[in-house]
Amino acid sequence: MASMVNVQEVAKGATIPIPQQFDRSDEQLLSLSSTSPLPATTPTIDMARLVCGDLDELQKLHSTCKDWGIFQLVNHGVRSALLEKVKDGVEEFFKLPLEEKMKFKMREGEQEGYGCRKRGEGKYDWVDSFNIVTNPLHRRKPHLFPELPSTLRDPLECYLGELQKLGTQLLNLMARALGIEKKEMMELCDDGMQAVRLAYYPPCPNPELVMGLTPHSDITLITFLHQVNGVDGLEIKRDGLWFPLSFNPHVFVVNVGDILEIFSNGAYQSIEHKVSANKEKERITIAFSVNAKLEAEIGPSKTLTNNPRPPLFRRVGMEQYLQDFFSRKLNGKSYLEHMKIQHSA
Ligand SMILES: COc1ccc(-c2cc(=O)c3c(O)c(OC)c(OC)c(O)c3o2)cc1
Ligand SMILES: O=C(O)CCC(=O)C(=O)O
Ligand SMILES: [Fe+2]
Repeated sequence: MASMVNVQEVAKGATIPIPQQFDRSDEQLLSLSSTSPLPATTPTIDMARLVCGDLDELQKLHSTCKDWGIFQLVNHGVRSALLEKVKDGVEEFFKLPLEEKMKFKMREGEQEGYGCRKRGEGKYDWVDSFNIVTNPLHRRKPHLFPELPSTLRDPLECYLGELQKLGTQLLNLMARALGIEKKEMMELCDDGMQAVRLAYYPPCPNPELVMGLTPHSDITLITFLHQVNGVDGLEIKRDGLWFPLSFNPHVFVVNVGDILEIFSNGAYQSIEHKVSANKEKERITIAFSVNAKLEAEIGPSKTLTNNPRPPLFRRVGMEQYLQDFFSRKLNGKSYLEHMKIQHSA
């Protein structure tokens, strides 16, 4: 990323019409999917009930991952004092002067750091993000996580630990619901890759012309999304229509990623999502990726692909999978489509 665009700075002086490099009206016009006038109500999963061994809640988790690929996680047990500290740290980070944030600038050809990337037809999303790989520890870049102000780094470290624990518990429960041995799931994700994305969406004077975030599905096993300042904006695609979602405060929104769709041999569906911009309010989020380990082979679970069920996806090493994902132009769920095996009828 040689010359850098900073949406927060652009937004300070933004008037109508908004700068041309953010104007996505052509793409919006060409899009075949319209937005539902009614918001969708996302299913709610109760972590406390799951942990107690409640089989009805496990069945609800299973059917939600099959039919929706996204849910709100309540009673997750992450202390509100910690969530407050993380919120303060993230808000403080995005308020730093630009030259301070630029110390973390995304470097040419890298996926990590602070910045704003061109998406879609060479246009920018209306968001500044800060992406960091946080596990395995030897993959932490010395100029990123360790250099964060301690008011963000310390609570964030604790928060990552809590979310990794929750993620592992959820994946083990999903394995049970799918009929996969815990050992097979653990071989895939124990000490897996972890990444965090902090996102700042400034208010936009003309929100219908821009995209907060281009449509995509996550490459992950699962992603946790946290709306740090309680402002909505996420939309999901269901049956070809976009649905805006509204979440209760203090929940984590969990979505099924492509690697879980592959591992479950298509039983669970990753969800295509995007973010719309807001005319009045800034929006701050944290996305936390729970991923397979770098040494793992990505492919359908061996348990689920014994005869007569054929594997629906190809197998590839995780490192290769990541490289291929980041080298392609982002277009909805097209990368997952590329992983599919064509079976003749
Ligand atoms: C259009 O905006 C976006 C598209 C994709 C992503 C994104 C999704 C991920 O699942 C993901 C990820 O899991 C990941 O860790 C391996 C990662 O590495 C730093 C990502 O950048 C990443 O990006 C975000 C926004
Ligand atoms: O900020 C959001 O609401 C969504 C973020 C997201 O989809 C991602 O980082 O993958
Ligand atoms: Fe996402």
